[in-house]
Amino acid sequence: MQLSLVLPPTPDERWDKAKQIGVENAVYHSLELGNGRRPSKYDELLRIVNRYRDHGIEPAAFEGSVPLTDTTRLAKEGRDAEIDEFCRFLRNLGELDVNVVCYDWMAGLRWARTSITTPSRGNSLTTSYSDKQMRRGPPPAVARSTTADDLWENLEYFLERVVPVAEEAGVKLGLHPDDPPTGDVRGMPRIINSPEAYKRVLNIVDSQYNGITFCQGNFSAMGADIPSTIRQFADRINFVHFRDVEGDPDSFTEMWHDDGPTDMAAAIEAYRDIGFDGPIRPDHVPTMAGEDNSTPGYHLSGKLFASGYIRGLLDATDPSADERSPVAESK
Ligand SMILES: O=C(O)[C@@H](O)[C@@H](O)[C@H](O)[C@H](O)CO
Repeated sequence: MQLSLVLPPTPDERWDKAKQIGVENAVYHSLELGNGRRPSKYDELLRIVNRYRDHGIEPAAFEGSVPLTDTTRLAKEGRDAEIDEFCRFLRNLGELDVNVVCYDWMAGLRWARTSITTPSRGNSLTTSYSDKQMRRGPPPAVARSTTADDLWENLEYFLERVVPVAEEAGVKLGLHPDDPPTGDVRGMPRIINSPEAYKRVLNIVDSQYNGITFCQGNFSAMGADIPSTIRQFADRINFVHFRDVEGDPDSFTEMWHDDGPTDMAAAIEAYRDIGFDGPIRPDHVPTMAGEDNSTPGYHLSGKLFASGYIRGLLDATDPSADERSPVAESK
């Protein structure tokens, strides 16, 4: 598995600290860390990719900040041009040997939380969601004219055109779950909110390139059993977001990686069993002392902690470890 971190597109101490803890893979996600750009042209991507590589960091995935907007999700005018651009983006990434792209089908509103200052361990800050509070706010304008069927139809249209190009380019797609995985957010329908929904997605085009970003926290909020769901989707998992929440889709709190309800070791064992060798990154870490909470879920200290935690679980479940272990040798 490629232990990865969302790192900004330009170098700063986060790049150095990632390398110091032995993480050598980056996820480009400029909507969270960076200038919010959605590059698609070869030369622009070349610069980003080379900047990481020149610093000894391998860009393992492009996520979120990809050239896909509500124009495509809601089939607005310009959709075909945007899909063409997305296809060019995939081809360009393929030329640059970047092999994973994470996208989502959340129209109208991106991932939503009602608090970004929920107190957690030692007064760290985490995020939480209350559907009751969320509903009291105004619905997005497009909510009235969009149905779940529309979203499915538009997703089918997109996948039928894009997956063959992804195959040719050698770039695996991972659809991120709707976050929160509810039926609607403020009246805006959401469709990627259950394991059944994923079965439907995977059947639209039956290809490993039409896969899943297994965002564990969302699957846990869905009430899915994490290890068996990982085994169920097996080789269709193309990217892992390692995180955990406590609660259900209507009311949940983001947890420290070692303190949530999910058996995280069993999850790692399941990824090993299915032979997953793609990128895995910690997601939604608590904000720690000294951090300004300007990028909730994406500050560095919690990510360093989570990376060490994941590394420990990876080492503890490494099938070749027995041979290396001094205890085994002395037996
Ligand atoms: O996990 C989440 O929902 C967020 O952190 C997003 O940044 C998400 O990764 C992207 O929107 C997926 O495209």
